[in-house]
Amino acid sequence: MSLELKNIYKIFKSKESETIAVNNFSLKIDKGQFVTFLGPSGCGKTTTLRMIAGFETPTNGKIFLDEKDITNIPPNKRDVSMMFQSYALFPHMTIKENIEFGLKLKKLSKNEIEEKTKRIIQLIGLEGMENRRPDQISGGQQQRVALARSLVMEPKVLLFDEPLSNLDAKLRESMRSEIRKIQKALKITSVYVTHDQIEAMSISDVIVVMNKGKIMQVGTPFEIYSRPMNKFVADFIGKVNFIKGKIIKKEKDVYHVYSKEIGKEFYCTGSNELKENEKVLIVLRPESLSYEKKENSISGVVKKVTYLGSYVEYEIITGKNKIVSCVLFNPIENKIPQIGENINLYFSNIASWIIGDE
Ligand SMILES: Nc1ncnc2c1ncn2[C@@H]1O[C@H](COP(=O)(O)OP(=O)(O)OP(=O)(O)O)[C@@H](O)[C@H]1O
Repeated sequence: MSLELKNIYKIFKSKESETIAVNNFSLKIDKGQFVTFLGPSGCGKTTTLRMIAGFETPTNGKIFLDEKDITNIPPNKRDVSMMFQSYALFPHMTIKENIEFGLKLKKLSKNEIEEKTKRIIQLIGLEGMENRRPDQISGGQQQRVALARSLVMEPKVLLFDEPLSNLDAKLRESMRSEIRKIQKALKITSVYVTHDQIEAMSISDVIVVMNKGKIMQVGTPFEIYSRPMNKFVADFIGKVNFIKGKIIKKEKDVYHVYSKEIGKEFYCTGSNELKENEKVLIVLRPESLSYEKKENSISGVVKKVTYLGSYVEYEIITGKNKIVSCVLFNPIENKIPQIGENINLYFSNIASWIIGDE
């Protein structure tokens, strides 16, 4: 099922204040796609998700499921299922009873309930635990039961509200890939809310970066990380150096950018909309810099070294006291430059990306 949100606004009003939680949000999600809403706390992710589920009504705008307007349809009539942060299983029921619960409400036949529950229990790898109660299984297993409980209803759209935030790091990682595997196998259109960028990068077909109720960018994980459209997106995802510059000229796909703060010209890639003389920011990820000779070089003095085993983080002072962060992988002990040493680092034009300097 495809899902479309058209010009959605949500304004919470009270006597004292008015909060624009979601501000003109439009998005089309194709059938079977896994889309993640990512953004800082309070940016409107959960409110948008709750409007898709039907727990909140948009102040303005419309929501379509396969082109059918569902904006005013109650949650239980939407074919949409939501998995919450606190998975709240019924404590007095067995795993099997928990999973069957929704099907019983739907008044399916006994045979159908039996067959669907069995299939889901197999799919999610909970065989042998059917008769235990939630307090007799681990947190990760409880999370799987919650997923099974949603999946057994065969929803057309599955919504996730930070479902893994109560789990430890290792369990989160394995649940993440499990959710993705099952979602792909069943081709369920899914919307996932998180403020964890690694989680968003690893699980999504498409990431929607939000800030203050607005969409800042929609793109694949690669586009969001390597081709950000603005400073907010570049800054929110991963570590980044912003180098101020001005476009001198464009030659084929390469921009020549002069940076006063470094005192050099660089060759960079950027979106087509940028013009000569425009002030820009070079978005340079710390891991894009290396010892290997490429077209752009930055030389400076090492200010800080942090050895982290598989990689080393550096801070380098270059140009007019500009600090540039850099990460070098697979460090060899006697080759790690120390504080005060001069260092030359390089990056290729495609490893950088320029954006307008707002
Ligand atoms: N029922 C409500 N009444 C009033 N304001 C609300 C209500 N629900 C949410 N808000 C406000 O709307 C804004 C968006 O909240 P929302 O919960 O959607 O953000 P979020 O991105 O999901 O944040 P978090 O990551 O912290 O869960 C916030 O400013 C929040 O305080």
